[in-house]
Amino acid sequence: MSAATPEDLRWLDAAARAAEPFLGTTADNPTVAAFVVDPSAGILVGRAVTARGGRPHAEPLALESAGARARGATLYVTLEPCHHWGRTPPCVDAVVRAGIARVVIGMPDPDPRTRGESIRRLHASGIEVAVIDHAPSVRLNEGHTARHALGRPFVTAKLAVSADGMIGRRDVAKVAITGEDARRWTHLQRAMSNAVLVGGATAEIDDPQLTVRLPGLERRTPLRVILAGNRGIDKRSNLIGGFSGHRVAVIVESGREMAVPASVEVVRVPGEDGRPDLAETLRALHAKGIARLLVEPGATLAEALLADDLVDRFELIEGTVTVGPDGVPATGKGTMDERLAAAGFGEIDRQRLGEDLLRTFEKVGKA
Ligand SMILES: NC(=O)C1=CN([C@@H]2O[C@H](COP(=O)(O)OP(=O)(O)OC[C@H]3O[C@@H](n4cnc5c(N)ncnc54)[C@H](OP(=O)(O)O)[C@@H]3O)[C@@H](O)[C@H]2O)C=CC1
Ligand SMILES: Nc1c(N[C@@H]2O[C@H](COP(=O)(O)O)[C@@H](O)[C@H]2O)[nH]c(=O)[nH]c1=O
Ligand SMILES: [Zn+2]
Repeated sequence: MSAATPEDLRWLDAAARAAEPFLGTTADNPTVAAFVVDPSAGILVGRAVTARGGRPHAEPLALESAGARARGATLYVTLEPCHHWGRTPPCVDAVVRAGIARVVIGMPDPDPRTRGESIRRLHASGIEVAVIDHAPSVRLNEGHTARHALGRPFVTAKLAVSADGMIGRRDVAKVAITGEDARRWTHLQRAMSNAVLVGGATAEIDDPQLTVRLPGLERRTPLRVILAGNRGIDKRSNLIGGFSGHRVAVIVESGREMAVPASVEVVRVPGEDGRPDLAETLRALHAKGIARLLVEPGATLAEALLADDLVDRFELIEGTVTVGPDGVPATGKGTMDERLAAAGFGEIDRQRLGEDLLRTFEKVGKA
């Protein structure tokens, strides 16, 4: 195994940055970037990201774009090349065939069909290999990793909270808590997810569209999912009765009747007292190939997910407005900071979104 140099890290960082905007476009396949670099000249001679829909994979596309210049070059790839014959031939074969001299890998592939086999294969073929525990690659692959390690999508919950700790006003739709930059950021997160989920109460009270309304990115709207409980679903809502042309699914407890228009998919999962079980809900979404799930919960769904330890990242957007005494509190268990700390989360990042503050929380001491 060869050691990685600072130059290697720069190329791998650049590869990860190139792949990030395509998160959410590769269906059930991880979004991988492959850079082919001429090491003596220090120039990029070929590059690609996993194609829309997940195939072809990144490596054959990057090698094709490099052509003859791939011989003797270094390949930077954010995930170990695949070893199996799936819907495409093994990428590792293409790498060997192209005459690549050195491969720098962002992380091993957790898919059991590969899981280190390609690293061994590359070694055995006389190719120098460096495997880096590369944080941007690990982050890029977090949906893929969750699918294999946990049998569920990577779950990001996003909640907007007012200066006085409220998420809305009782029975009032769409209370403005955060501003335009936060709205755009949220739509970008939707675009980079495979599905976006809300609870039935939010679907009815807020009547959201859950689309990506950013110029040029409208078609990146992911699968929109309503978690229906006893309240049922409102057939006149935007999600059920609207004509956006984007897919909608409703998750319901197995035994329940649910009459919806033919355009809406009904997914039945086991549950209790009229509510689908949350772990079963995530398993069902995993079975549909969802790797990255964005949840836009109200207080009830946020609490239920935290209580069941089903959140991987919590994005808290703090607004500057004050809602007042008729507001709906974000949590019934102290402040959001206290609730997140009790669930084992710590703040890992913060950034301004216009007037608002985005605070990112992840599990402390996560492996
Ligand atoms: N500021 C923000 O970021 C956001 C604010 N909101 C606000 O939050 C309020 C609505 O949120 P809230 O009332 O908390 O409800 P939520 O929409 O967050 O979640 C509860 C809904 O999900 C259903 N559900 C189905 N299965 C489950 C389960 N296993 N566990 C928990 N819930 C389940 C519930 O069913 P049942 O019918 O059986 O109760 C209920 O309809 C509105 O005022 C809205 O404006 C909403 C989203 C974001
Ligand atoms: N996207 C991607 C990889 N994805 C790997 O391939 C698996 C899917 O295989 P298939 O069904 O044949 O497309 C997936 O689980 C993951 O292990 N591999 C790569 O070499 N490069 C890529 O760009
Ligand atoms: Zn491959």
